[in-house]
Amino acid sequence: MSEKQYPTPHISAAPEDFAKTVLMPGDPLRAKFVAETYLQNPVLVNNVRGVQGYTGTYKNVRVSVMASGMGIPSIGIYSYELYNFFGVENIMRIGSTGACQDHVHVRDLVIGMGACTNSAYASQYQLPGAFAPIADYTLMSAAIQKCREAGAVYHVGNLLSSDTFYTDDASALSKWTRMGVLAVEMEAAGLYMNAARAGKRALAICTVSDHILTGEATTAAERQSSFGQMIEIALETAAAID
Ligand SMILES: O=P(O)(O)O[C@H]1O[C@H](CO)[C@@H](O)[C@H]1O
Ligand SMILES: O=c1cc[nH]c(=O)[nH]1
Repeated sequence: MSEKQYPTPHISAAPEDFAKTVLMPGDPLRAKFVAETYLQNPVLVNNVRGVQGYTGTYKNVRVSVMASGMGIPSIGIYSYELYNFFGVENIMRIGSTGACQDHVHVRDLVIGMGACTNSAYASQYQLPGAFAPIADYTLMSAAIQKCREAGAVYHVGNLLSSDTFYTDDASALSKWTRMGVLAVEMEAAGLYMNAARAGKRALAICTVSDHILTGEATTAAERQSSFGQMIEIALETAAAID
C-alpha cells in the first residue's frame, strides 16, 4: 500500500474501515440499498460528496460497498484511492448497461471479460501500443459459477466503456456491435486499468437495463429485481473468493 496519508480528498476513512472486497455501483442510492438490504451490521465509512461507502458482513465475510459515480474519471478516482491508499484488493462493479447485440436482452447479466473504450485513460501509461483492459480471471470464473448456480441468464464478453452517454456520432455504436461488443456502460475499462496498474483484481457485472437496438427498457420495479440477482451474485462471489 502507498505511504500516502488519508483521508484522501474523496474518501474520509481509515484503511481498516474497508473490507478487502468492495462492490461498486455507479449510483450512491444503489450502494445504500445494497448495504441496508444485504449486509449485516452495515456501517457508513464514507460520505464525502454523498458517495456513500458502507462496510458490513455477508455470510460472515466482511464486504464493503461504495458508489463510483458515473464515468471513467469518477471510478478512476475512487478505485485508485481504494486500491492504492486503503488496501482494497478486489473491486466488483455492479452496474447497469445498454445491450447492443440482438441475443442480449433486458434483465440479462453481462460479465465484462474485457472492456473496450473510447476513453483516453490509458494514454497516461505511455504504452507503445493499445492496452486491453480485462477482468481478473479468479473473480470472473467465481462469478460465472455463481451465475450458473443462480440460474441467471448471463453473457460473458466485451463491454464498451463509453465517455459519452449522449453522442453526436450516430454510427459509432454499430461499429462496436459488429466487433461483438455486448453492451455499453461507462466505467469498466477505467476500473480494469487501475486494477492492472495497482496489481489488484477487478470485475464488472452489469444488468441490462435497456436495449439500445430495440429501445426496450426495464421498468423501475423490474430493474430493482434484476439488480437484486446481480447484487447477490457479486456478494456470493465475494464470499467465495474470501
Ligand atoms: O448504473 P450505473 O452503475 O451508474 O452504470 C451506468 O449508468 C450510468 C449512465 O446512466 C453510467 O454510470 C453507466 O455506466
Ligand atoms: O444505455 C445505457 C444504459 C446504461 N448505461 C449506459 O451507459 N448506457
